[in-house]
Amino acid sequence: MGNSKKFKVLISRSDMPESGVDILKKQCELKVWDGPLPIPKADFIKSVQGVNGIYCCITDKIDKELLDAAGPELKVVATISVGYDHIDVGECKKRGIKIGYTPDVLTDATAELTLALLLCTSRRLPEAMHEARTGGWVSWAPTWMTGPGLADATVGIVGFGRIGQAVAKRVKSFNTSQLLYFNRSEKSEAKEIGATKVSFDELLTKSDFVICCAALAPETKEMFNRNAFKKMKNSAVFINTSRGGIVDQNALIEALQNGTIRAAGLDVTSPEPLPLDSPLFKLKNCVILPHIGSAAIQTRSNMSEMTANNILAGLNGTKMPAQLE
Ligand SMILES: O=C(O)[C@H](O)CO
Repeated sequence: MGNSKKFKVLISRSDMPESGVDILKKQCELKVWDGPLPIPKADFIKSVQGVNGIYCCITDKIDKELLDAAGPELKVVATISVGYDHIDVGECKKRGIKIGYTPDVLTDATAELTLALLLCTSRRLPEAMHEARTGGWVSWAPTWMTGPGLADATVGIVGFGRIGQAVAKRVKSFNTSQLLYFNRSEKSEAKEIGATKVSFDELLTKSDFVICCAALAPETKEMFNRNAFKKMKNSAVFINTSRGGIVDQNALIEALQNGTIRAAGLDVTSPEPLPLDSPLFKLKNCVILPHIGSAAIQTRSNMSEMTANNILAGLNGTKMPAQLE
């Protein structure tokens, strides 16, 4: 393709991992939003006019207004994420705009982080570290800083796609007694993993650890509500590494304050970033991470390359590595 016919691609951040940006540079004229923070809506609308592709991330809302502003030249929207709840999929489809995303390449990293958060929360690591640094560690003590272990526990995973299954495989190595999962459809991989499909209610009532790996969709929005927390054991630990919108956060705060459940570990909240005055930050039984599930160096680089290759394939009319159907 000659220079005059280069594809125009908008990249919504200045700090997207280089490996993907380098791939795009060869065939595209790049417009890069100059800042490491989300592009303000008004600037996004201005910059998107006439582009053929958008390289975006989870903080960029791709809605009707933005697609209208982009106009008919826009052919591909590719997000550097496996989640796509920030994209109006219906509006893209109506206009024949292809959507690229990044499944698989972040599964291991996200599963790793889920396990890290689970252990951190159940064994109270942030609290223990704080005590060690601030003089609370006066002596070894038989019941001090105790929390539930995974051995012999029942673990329930909500959402048994790639990430849920990867979490299950890792959790099993801790000698858990039972693995349960809840998912819309039966998963053929479950048998080999040793996980049993149960109803959402059964999972809530039986699990010592409830791990949410489900995607955010209208059916999953706030599925962890007051009712759900009430069904869980008082000793249960709740972990969420998918999307904050799956949880009714006020109900979670109440459940943690009242001892309806023991503890929660969250990599995702509503909103993000979580305001510093959120009651969640005041709770000792809540561990909060700033949405870093896929933040492993090589993973982010692989995600960037996949995003770039999705854009190029979508624009060249070849098979995209991961197109949302
Ligand atoms: O959807 C995703 O990919 C994560 O939430 C960010 O990596």
